[in-house]
Amino acid sequence: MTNLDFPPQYTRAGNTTHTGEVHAIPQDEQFAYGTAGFRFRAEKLPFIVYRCAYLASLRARQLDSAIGVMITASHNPAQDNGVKLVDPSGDMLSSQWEIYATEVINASDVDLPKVIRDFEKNFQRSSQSKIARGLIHNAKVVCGIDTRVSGPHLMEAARAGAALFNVKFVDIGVVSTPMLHYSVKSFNVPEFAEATHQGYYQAISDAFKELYDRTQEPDGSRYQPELIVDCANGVGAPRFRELLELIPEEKLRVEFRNENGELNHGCGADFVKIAQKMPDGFNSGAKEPKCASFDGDADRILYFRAKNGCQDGTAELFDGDRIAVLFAMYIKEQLDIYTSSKPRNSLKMGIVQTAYANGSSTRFIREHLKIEPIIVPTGVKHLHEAASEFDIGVYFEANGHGTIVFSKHFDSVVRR
Ligand SMILES: CC(=O)N[C@H]1[C@@H](OP(=O)(O)O)O[C@H](CO)[C@@H](O)[C@@H]1O
Repeated sequence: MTNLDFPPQYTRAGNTTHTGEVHAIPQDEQFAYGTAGFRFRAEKLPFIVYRCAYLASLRARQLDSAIGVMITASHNPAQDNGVKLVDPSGDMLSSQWEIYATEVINASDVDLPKVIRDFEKNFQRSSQSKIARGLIHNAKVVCGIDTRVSGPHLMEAARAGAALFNVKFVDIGVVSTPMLHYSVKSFNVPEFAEATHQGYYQAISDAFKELYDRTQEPDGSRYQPELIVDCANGVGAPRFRELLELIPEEKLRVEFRNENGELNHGCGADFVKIAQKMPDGFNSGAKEPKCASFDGDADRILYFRAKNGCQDGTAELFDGDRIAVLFAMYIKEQLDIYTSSKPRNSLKMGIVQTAYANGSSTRFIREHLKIEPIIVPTGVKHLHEAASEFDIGVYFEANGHGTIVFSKHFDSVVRR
């Protein structure tokens, strides 16, 4: 086995920050891979990112696939950072590997070589593993960062971690968390989308234009293309600007706010949700068009506007609960039309929420849509997992994380 040579700046003892200071991490400081990976003050992260990238390289070799490493602390203040791993399908890391991640991070500098040798040996032995069968052609670690100053330094820590076993490293630069998830899947399933920023913009803008065309109403649409976006001073601004180049102005006209100030400070989806206030840079009194807010890594969105008659900056929210209900109503209507024409092709729709969901939304779903919502603990992975049990799984947290997932069965039945 390769001689394990750990760069001192990525050990617990020599952990070196983006400002060049040594910030040693004592052995009794233990960490756990949480719902959003590891997330702390940025000073703690160089050795954590290095070890996570090593683990990503092992997972990549085990499955002969691209594995993602996203370096972000999302809605947290600018001084924090974090790291999370993404599986080949573009979904969150499997829970068994979260345990491996915790074990690797918590090892002492002295024990780390043995911990890594044991992992390597176990995966060499497993006949399920592509490492064991010598089939490693597509293994790579795909890494993205958000806009934090500590990001580029942590990207280098990830590059070094992937290099421990000479696994290819792909730096995709400053991206939103959804872009990293999308890229990982695109590397593994080339027919899904081209694995470049442009490939992502193309896929999303094509979908938007198709939706726009399909939802035009004969008597004229009520849709208004004007939107003001609060970018939380994060990654949403530069990446959304690029995406917009592919969407004609008559379909979407965006005015950007909070592009270059302090990350997540007085703005962003978490601020708007918690304070129920208009973010910095928005006029509380004026009648503005639709407003939306991203968080720092643009993986959640909320809509809002100034509350009628309030001059004190109170915002009226169109949050994740309302977004879920709106999607669910539309899809249920389509599904009912479809089922009445093809009664034998039954498709099951589910709606997943957390305990933080507004009770009225839960009641509406139960009483008007006649669907019993599934309630799971906070954390995107819990919602995603539960929603994936259905042919159409609508999931949203009240704070704006969420999406809709479709099963393979849905694809095959509807395409047919
Ligand atoms: C990927 C993930 O699980 N993110 C978590 C995490 O959000 P971030 O936007 O990633 O900071 O914390 C939220 C609670 O504050 C929780 O609602 C959410 O599910």
